[in-house]
Amino acid sequence: MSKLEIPIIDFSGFYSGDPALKQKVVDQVRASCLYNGFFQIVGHSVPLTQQKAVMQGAKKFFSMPLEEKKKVAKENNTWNRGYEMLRSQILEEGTKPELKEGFYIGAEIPETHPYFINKKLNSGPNQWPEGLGSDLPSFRGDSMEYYSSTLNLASDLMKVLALSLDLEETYFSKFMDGAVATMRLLHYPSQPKDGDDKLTRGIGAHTDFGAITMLLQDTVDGLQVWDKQNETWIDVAPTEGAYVVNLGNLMAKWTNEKYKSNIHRVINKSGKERYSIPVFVSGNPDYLVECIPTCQSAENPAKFGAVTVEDAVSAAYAESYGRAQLYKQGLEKMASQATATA
Ligand SMILES: O=C(O)CCC(=O)C(=O)O
Ligand SMILES: [Fe+2]
Repeated sequence: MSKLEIPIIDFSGFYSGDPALKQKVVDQVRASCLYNGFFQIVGHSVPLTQQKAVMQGAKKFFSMPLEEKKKVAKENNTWNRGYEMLRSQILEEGTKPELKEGFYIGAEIPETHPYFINKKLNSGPNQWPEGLGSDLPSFRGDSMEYYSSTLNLASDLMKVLALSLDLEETYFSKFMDGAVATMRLLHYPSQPKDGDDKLTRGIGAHTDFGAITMLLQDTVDGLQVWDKQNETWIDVAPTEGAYVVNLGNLMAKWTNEKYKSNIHRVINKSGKERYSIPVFVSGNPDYLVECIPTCQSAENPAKFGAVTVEDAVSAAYAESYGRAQLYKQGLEKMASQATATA
């Protein structure tokens, strides 16, 4: 058997104006979505210079002292912006809190915006780390420029997905209008190479919650994608400039599970620091997701009821953070019992 890989698709065919090249992109994307919901793209619209700038900003951010990072803690707000400490999340049941720290950024939504007033999913102002000093303006500018470039790319990806499902190219446009998305700068310290700790994860095995995720990897590997057919993990070696694109749970339900939202995880045994930047596209929070017409039939009726983006995504968030909280509470309880009996 040849080595299993996540295919690299040349997305430039979509922009080429040549119908045959465009169709080739659509066909390759369809095949990947049917197989395991993961593919990579090169030849897309986001400039390498922007990717490099945002990655450099991420490294600067994480190299700040912990007390500076804590000043912009995610706990300062309820709309998912800011710094998340190591060991805050458990995505895989039965594993330890994850060996990663993150910084969440989204669209700059002022407190006067209807999304903020109506407490819509992950919507509010960003927090910016003053600790970066004179590097702050470029960190902020580069992050926001990159964020909007990736959202433009997301709209193009949704067009390709629509075509791949035999829908009008614009089928997902309303979903993308006013879409909520979150960009997450991630830093994974290196884990001991041959550590006997089988339960430590950079990020535990999980599926993503939203519609699509576009992930930029730095040069260090560690991402693994579950291959159900062969019951093995596929390593996704970083390719300069490429995005790893995957479908989330929302898209799987929307397509009546014709398309896959697949399990993936990160274990950083490289001996090096790993950085990555996923952008999660949830969509317009008020959009009602109902089984796509081309994904259902009399023999294959819709398996899921209609749900708003807001309801679908916020439930999934609450569950994953709740797990880490319970784990920590469990440890605290054990510790207090130990002191009580000492
Ligand atoms: O860092 C990575 O390579 C993957 C991150 C990821 O899967 C996530 O944040 O959901
Ligand atoms: Fe993920």
